Amino acid sequence: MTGSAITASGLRKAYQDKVVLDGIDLDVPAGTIFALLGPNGAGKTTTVNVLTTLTKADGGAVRVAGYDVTADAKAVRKSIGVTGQFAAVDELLTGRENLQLMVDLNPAADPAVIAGLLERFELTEAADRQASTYSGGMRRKLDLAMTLVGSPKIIFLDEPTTGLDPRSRRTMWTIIRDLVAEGVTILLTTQYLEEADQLAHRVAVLDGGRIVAEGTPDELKRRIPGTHVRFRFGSADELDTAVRILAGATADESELVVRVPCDGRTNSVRALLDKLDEWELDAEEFSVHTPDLDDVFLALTGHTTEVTAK
Ligand SMILES: Nc1ncnc2c1ncn2[C@@H]1O[C@H](COP(=O)(O)OP(=O)(O)OP(=O)(O)O)[C@@H](O)[C@H]1O
Repeated sequence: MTGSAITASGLRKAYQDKVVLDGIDLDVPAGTIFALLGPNGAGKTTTVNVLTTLTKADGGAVRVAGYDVTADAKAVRKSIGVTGQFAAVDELLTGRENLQLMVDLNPAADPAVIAGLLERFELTEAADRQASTYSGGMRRKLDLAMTLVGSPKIIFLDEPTTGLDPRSRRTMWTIIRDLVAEGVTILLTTQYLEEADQLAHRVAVLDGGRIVAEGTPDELKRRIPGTHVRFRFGSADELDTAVRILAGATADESELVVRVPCDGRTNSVRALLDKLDEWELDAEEFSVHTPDLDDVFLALTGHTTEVTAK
């Protein structure tokens, strides 16, 4: 497939008088990873539900794999795989039986895929154990393996690594990257800025049902202030002096922190430290800060990813 795998324009959805999607536009090129990034309640799951035909939008148009989600819902469903926040895994069945169930439900699927999927997801040893004995990471992997039974070309992953330990998260990232290398298109949702940064070709930042920014992770990072150093002082007097003597410095008075633009090179940092020495200022804390997507979120929405209530 070339061109767009998923397009949406003007998506709107409200529950009673609560607007959940407020005009969402998306364009996901085939063979890429697209991340919808946002805090709890931003509208990520609702967007995925609309794109995957589970929920009907109140307005707007969506095409997935070239089909209209309303007029051609069946064709869309045949072209996609969906792994949601609540795994489709049947806990009472073994891993192998869960995969067999997906093969049985999918007339086009080849039963021979099961062994390969178990191996790929490092589940061969656990294949004949009940899924209820699996760890969270194993369950997620089994869930994604079940999605792959039908070899979908477009896969939706709703928060694929929420709650996973760092090692399982990295395994999941590798699997996702491998799928895309094979030509699959992936739309994933995440609350993890690092995940979008690591995986996605393009990121849409969702907040309160609107896309507040869209671009490559690097483009988003360029939209915010660059590398700087931070000094934390022990008193307001020291803070005031530091702001006066350090060029371009800005202060956060409640935290007693000064931020100074600086490229992070040793010579530049040394010059700043020398200046503090000259004025007999002794910072309690010092760090060089390179912008990450957390800063992007704060700059674009005025709040961090933590504070939006559901
Ligand atoms: N069926 C529903 N009825 C009423 N309100 C709903 C319904 N589904 C979602 N909402 C509301 O819509 C908003 C967006 O929810 P959504 O699940 O899309 O957010 P999200 O970004 O996926 O968050 P999370 O990561 O918690 O799933 C929330 O305020 C939620 O309470």
